[in-house]
Amino acid sequence: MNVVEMDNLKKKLDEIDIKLLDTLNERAKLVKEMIHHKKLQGLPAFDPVREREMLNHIAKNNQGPFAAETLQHIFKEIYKAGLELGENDNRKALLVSRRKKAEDTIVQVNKDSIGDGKQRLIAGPCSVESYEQTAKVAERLKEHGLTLLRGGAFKPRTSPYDFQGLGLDGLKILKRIADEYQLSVISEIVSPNDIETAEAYVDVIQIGARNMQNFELLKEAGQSRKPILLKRGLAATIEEFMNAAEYIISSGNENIILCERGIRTYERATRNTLDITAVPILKQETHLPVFVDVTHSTGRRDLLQPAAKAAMAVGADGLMAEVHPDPAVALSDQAQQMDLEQFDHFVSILKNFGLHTNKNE
Ligand SMILES: O=C(O)C(=O)C[C@]1(C(=O)O)C=C[C@@H](O)C=C1
Repeated sequence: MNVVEMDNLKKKLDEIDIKLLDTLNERAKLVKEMIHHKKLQGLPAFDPVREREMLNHIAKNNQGPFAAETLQHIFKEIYKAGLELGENDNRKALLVSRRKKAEDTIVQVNKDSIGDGKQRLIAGPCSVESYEQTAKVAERLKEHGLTLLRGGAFKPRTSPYDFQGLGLDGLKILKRIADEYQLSVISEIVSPNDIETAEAYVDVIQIGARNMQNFELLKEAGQSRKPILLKRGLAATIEEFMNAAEYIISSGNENIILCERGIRTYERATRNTLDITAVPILKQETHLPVFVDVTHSTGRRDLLQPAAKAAMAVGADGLMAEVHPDPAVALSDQAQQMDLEQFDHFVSILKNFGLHTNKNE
């Protein structure tokens, strides 16, 4: 075969490819329509009996040179791709998705516009243990020009014998400190019954990793007037995380901050594995601000700074980190909280990296 003949053959193949392409897309449109109607009627999209009949039909009509099994394999992939088209459409249509709302959601927390492009830090002790302990941290935040204080009052602990938090008294301490130091406070709520009470004391309600799929809590948070910081579950996929946020938004509350906090993997060098690419994925797929909790994702003080830099580099809207005046005597998370000096160092390094504070406004 000479070069010209070869070129002609290539041209024919190109033409056939375009025909196949058009046919596949034409087919996909019909499948989408079919799946849409199946869903409206409450029927499952996947129909194995019908697929078996269709594959038999392909084999019966095959005149070669392809073997029937080869063609059946190709057609099975086509059916599968059609089903995935239906699934993707479903996900893209979520209220938290960019498809529904292209522009970034900005969550207003007093004077802070979370998600406005400035990278902020939420810091504070793991647990509120006393007024004095939390006030010491608040004072340091204030000195640095930081405005967002975290502190746990209701503590979901792995062991029922570990410190469970001060509960309502803890929230009262946070409120007092917020007023005295003009800070916004963030605290975790674990029961739907406490959401309304919490509104009087905190500026942002946190839903923790262990409760990411506590659907009753998510629905109640959706009815709250307060912004919600939703942490990713320890073994949750990004899709499950987005669906958890969807529970909140579909119940009426659009003020959601997503927080990646590491996922459980086989790796034991860190407490959890920081899924750093979750940040740009969530930024692309949703319109919500995304934070990274560097304390829980690493569980190691020596890794807080590199993890924070990585989070800022991939476009996180902010960070969360734990700091305690005397971590050695802390009632929770002794190994991972920074002391005040370490915190000073952490903040000054990150300020050079672009961290926003009132002092560099
Ligand atoms: O024929 C149907 O019932 C369809 O929904 C279409 C279709 C297909 O791609 O052909 C899609 C999914 C089903 O599992 C079987 C067939």
